[in-house]
Amino acid sequence: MSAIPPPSADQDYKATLLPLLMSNNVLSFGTYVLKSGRESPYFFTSSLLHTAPLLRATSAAYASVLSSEPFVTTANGITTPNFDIIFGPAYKGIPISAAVTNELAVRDSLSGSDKGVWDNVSYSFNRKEAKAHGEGGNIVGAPLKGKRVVIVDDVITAGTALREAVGIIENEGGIVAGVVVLLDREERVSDAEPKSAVGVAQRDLGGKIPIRSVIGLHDLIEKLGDKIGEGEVQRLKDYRARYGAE
Ligand SMILES: O=P(O)(O)OC[C@H]1O[C@H](OP(=O)(O)OP(=O)(O)O)[C@H](O)[C@@H]1O
Ligand SMILES: O=C(O)c1cc(=O)[nH]c(=O)[nH]1
Repeated sequence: MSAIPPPSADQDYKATLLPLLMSNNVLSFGTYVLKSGRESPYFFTSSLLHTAPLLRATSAAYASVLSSEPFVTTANGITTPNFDIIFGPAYKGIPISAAVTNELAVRDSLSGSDKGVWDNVSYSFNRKEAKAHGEGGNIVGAPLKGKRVVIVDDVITAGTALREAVGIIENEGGIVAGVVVLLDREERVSDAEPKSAVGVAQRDLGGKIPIRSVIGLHDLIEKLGDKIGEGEVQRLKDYRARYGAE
């Protein structure tokens, strides 16, 4: 475990986040089998983001994206979120949704510009198995009906988790208003679909919904040469040549 710096400023969150993720093995290099069945030379293990400093550092990155246009509109010095709910797909999206909802409000109050702009933003997530007793259902947190919902997740590969999340939100009567992931693996969806999952989602959601990632596979290839060595970078390039999106 390495020392963890405090959440970084907006401008450099990407530069500080990559080494932090690597030194805590959240981002690791080896041979891993993905949900899609592909064999990958790297893996992002967001379940290791279980300490407060790591959670804050990553939440700060999501919050930087979510507090910028087009996720907000700023007019006459007043910022207004263009969404009502931060939705984290089960399981690994769950802590992200709660941490980011908190982070947005906390950093606003720390910066002295607390105008309560985030007070009406809630989090919500799904259960993987519907609950048949008590309050029932499969949504925990804010009800989605009629609300503008931003999806937050750790990783996007083939987009299966994103498609499921969109289905859940629409089924509950919510309106998908955007997507933010920490890592876009920038892979083709399938042999038959050369677009990336983000590209397909952009197309399927009508092209007007903001979909953003903090880090992409290209960042690993461009920025990690001196940390992981040329051999590992070459494995990433080979993987991209085989599975990369068009
Ligand atoms: O774009 P995709 O091909 O769907 O792959 C990425 C998704 O897969 C993983 O979650 P998983 O579905 O394994 O569920 P979990 O959060 O319960 O671990 C990961 O956390 C992403 O949500
Ligand atoms: O595609 C996946 O299954 C996947 C990739 C990755 O880097 N991390 C993860 O949790 N899942």
